[in-house]
Amino acid sequence: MHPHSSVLILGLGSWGQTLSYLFRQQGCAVRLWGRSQGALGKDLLDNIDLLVSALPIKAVRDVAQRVAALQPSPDVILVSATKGLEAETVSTAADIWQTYCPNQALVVLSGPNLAAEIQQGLPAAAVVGGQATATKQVQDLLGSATFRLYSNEDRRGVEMGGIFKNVIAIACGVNDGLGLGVNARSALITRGLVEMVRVGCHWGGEAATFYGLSGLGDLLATCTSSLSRNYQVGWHLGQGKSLPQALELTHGTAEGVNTALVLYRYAQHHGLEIPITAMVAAVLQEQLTPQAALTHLLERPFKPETTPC
Ligand SMILES: NC(=O)C1=CN([C@@H]2O[C@H](COP(=O)(O)OP(=O)(O)OC[C@H]3O[C@@H](n4cnc5c(N)ncnc54)[C@H](O)[C@@H]3O)[C@@H](O)[C@H]2O)C=CC1
Ligand SMILES: O=C(CO)COP(=O)(O)O
Repeated sequence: MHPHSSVLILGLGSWGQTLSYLFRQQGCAVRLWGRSQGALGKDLLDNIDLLVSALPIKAVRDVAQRVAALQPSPDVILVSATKGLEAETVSTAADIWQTYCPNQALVVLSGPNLAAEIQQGLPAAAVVGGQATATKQVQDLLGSATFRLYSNEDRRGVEMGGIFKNVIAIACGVNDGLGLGVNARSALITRGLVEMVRVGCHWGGEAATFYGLSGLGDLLATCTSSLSRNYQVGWHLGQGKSLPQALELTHGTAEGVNTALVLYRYAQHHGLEIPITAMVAAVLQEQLTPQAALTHLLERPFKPETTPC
């Protein structure tokens, strides 16, 4: 379909490899870079159309600096697929890329995209957040009948949905590890969405975006599937494991562990109420047991069912 388009993917984890599979299916020439390959060479950036970052958040700043030093052509569109927050600076991946590569068009790719399902060829949908010309180019290049891509000009909202849902996925994993049932899990997802909208709007996202694929869509996927690493961490905690044990038993990056703590501090600083996230942070820091955290949530004073924005 696009036999002459070239894509460089940064990050050789499960998402980088899955995106590589999707781009190759579309006929793109794909180059891959992972840290095991050493320095990022200038030749990797020659004549590429897209630069796709599928790195965990902890790696983004270092790699973005290295990319910036190689001065990519301003025609190259940057696609950020990371779903995390940098702890020290409370920056998103797009914030970091924007700082180091201000001349590139920058879009965010997010949605309910469990890598293992996509690698089996199962259908999925996602959203590309950013300025219209760039999102259209990514849709044209990566979108297909099995990977349906929507566009959304609210890049901030698209990115925040994917970041926030990881925390609620941990909460739902804890719920299921404790054996508390589908009703309780559904309440966590629904009230977790309220927290996402509250914080996401404060962060500059639009409320409507959080009811789309990158918000509600990804909540539904990761809060109900044991394929989600964030859900798995929560599940092990609910089963009585310590955080180091839960992380050991979970293969791959669970961004929500760090994100929960960062979001909790952010919300406290700005006077935002996010009780589920606060309880996830308390469990992760071993300030409360999973059971005590769930009890604490249920014992909060009754209130009207308000939804923000
Ligand atoms: N796996 C999935 O289903 C999806 C993951 N994502 C997001 O994509 C990002 C990456 O996730 P995964 O690929 O699943 O993680 P992963 O745990 O499978 O792989 C992470 C990769 O990053 C590399 N890495 C770690 N530190 C690095 C550094 N300092 N410099 C360069 N590379 C480094 C590791 O070697 C590994 O190859 C995360 O933000 C995740 O939330 C987004 C959508 C779907
Ligand atoms: O973001 C994902 C699916 O959309 C992957 O979720 P986990 O990182 O929890 O595995």
